[in-house]
Amino acid sequence: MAQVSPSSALCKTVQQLIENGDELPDRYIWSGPIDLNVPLASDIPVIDVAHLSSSATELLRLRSALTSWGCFQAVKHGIDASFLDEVRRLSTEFFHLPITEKQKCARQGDDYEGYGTDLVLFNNQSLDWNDRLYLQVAPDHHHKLHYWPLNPQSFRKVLHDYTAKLRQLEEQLLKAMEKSLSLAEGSFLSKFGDEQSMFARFNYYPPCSKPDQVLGLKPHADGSAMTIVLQDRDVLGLQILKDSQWYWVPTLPDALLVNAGDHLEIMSNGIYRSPVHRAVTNSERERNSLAVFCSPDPEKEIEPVEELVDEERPRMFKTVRNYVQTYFHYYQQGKRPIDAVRI
Ligand SMILES: O=C(O)CCC(=O)C(=O)O
Ligand SMILES: [Fe+2]
Repeated sequence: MAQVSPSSALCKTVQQLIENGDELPDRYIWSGPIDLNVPLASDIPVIDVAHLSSSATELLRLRSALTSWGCFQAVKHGIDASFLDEVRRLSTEFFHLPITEKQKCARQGDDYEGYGTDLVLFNNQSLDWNDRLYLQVAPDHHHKLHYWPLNPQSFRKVLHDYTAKLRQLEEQLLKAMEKSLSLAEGSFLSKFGDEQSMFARFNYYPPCSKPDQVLGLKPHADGSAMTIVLQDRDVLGLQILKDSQWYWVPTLPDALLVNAGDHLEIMSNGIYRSPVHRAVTNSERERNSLAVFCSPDPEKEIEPVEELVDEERPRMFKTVRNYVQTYFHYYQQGKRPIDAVRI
């Protein structure tokens, strides 16, 4: 596919297409089938985070979740349900502001951060039915505050507090993941470095007249180490692929969905899987989600932990560095970056 510079092809947001009453542009039509009539993944494990440090059973359940689905629903994660609702409310409020207001945070030049629509990197790439606000939230000195909304007024403060809470949760979960594989403490965490990054992606999926032909987000696995997703309270939209079958991911209003990302698959030498997932659209209802991608310092070298490599399970991945940077190029072509680093 011929590559284009992201800045040369900024298009109308999906919301603008709808407001203008435009015909659905062909570029949004997905080439493959989109099955909306798939089973509910009702057995994705619900993990009690508060018990992970003391309960061997809960650790086993975590291990089983990450080897089978590559994700779990985290409950008792230490974040109040009312605070989660506040984060959802501010996110919806932002996307409902007039376009002139949202454009104050618009992506500039060939930056990936800011408010905008799907990135156009290739001429024939199909587009996602998704407007988003993408912000680096950690480390603090990487904040590009000109992209951070001042409206709604409490947006910045709430995002800051939410990030701090997720950071604690991430650490707790990484420790539990190490333990669940009988690894020494720090086997994963020490690889992240002081400059470990977190990016927040506020996803807004307006209703779409052709949900059987248009995707909210193309199939992908996340390039992070783990992604913590605050799903819409009640609108289903996320599907996950397991053994070549798509499933709906249930919504549990007070839970956070934790997805393993490619870095975790690499560090665990393929024991934990970074699941392929996609977002579909809904003809009646809009949907919001907030995905926070937690990744190691991009300058750190990441590779399979030695203890997980042996004759029976030879090393499966090369050493990677700056992995997230190449991510979008693969994503927009419908390819998986992890396939490029497989041995
Ligand atoms: O909308 C969702 O629930 C998932 C979003 C997602 O997969 C992503 O932003 O990478
Ligand atoms: Fe994702």
